[in-house]
Amino acid sequence: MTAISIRGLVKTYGDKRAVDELDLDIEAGEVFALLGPNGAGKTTTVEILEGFRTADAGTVQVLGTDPRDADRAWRNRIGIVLQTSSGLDLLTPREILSSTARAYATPRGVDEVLASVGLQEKADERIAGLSGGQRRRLDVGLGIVGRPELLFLDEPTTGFDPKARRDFWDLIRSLADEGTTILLTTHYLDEAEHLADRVGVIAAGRLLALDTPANLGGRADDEATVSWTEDGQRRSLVTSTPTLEVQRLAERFGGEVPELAVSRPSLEDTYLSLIAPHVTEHVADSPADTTRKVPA
Ligand SMILES: Nc1ncnc2c1ncn2[C@@H]1O[C@H](COP(=O)(O)OP(=O)(O)OP(=O)(O)O)[C@@H](O)[C@H]1O
Repeated sequence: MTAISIRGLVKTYGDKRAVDELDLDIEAGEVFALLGPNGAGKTTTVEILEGFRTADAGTVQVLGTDPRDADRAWRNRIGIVLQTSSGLDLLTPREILSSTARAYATPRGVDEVLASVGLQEKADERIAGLSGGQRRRLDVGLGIVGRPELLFLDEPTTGFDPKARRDFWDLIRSLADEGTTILLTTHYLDEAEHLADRVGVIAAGRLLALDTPANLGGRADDEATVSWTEDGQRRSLVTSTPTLEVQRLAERFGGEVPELAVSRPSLEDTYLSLIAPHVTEHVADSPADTTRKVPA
């Protein structure tokens, strides 16, 4: 079943096309990460899907409904974590979660949600006293308390410390295991790689690439770089047969190859080369002097 279907979506602000003929399907149960540079059109797209903005052209179906016609029943089936959250400084996390939970037919328990987002110790303190990362965790808690079928997460882990990010990733994986469809936007490539079944890269409102993190932009077929240290110098070569090269090196060294490393382009490398033509600030990395190409 398709959870989200986007066809020919266009959104224009003045003379700027923020979303430009976008087509995309997201399957039920999928964790999908939408990637793209600042201003790519991610938030505009997601907010059209959430029913907060209206499209200028194209069609959008979210859980089988056009968000423009959405009613209360539809809204109860989705959870939303926006990029910025609102005040409510005088309430406590427990109070806001409890009152939000009451709006849903089958909410999660408030204590369960507090534990999931690691806010048990802050449950009864005023929100005004929470750190930025703790507020963000509360936003995530508010997004999941209604037990949504479809969860939208717009840059959910901005401001999280590394431990909180890992905990959040575990939470998202467990929601996905329960069958929740998740659409997230993120600037953290490791987050997309860790969480997403598929990623879509957009720039200037257009889809540049759509694949699993492992295959994005033909990554899986990219050549590997074999590096080692020899005569006090770091050396490397790029090859499509790294195992063979490592064998040759091992024979030449008669055993251990000093500081041997084999690497392939990271998701971030692939992402940066995909968006490079669409961003002005991007500076390409220059290859190391000792890198040479080995014929396959
Ligand atoms: N309400 C608005 N009025 C005018 N222009 C807007 C509005 N919202 C977004 N834009 C413009 O539309 C383009 C896409 O913005 P959007 O917020 O969707 O990008 P994004 O991919 O979410 O960026 P970021 O990663 O910075 O959050 C940008 O050029 C932005 O300046």
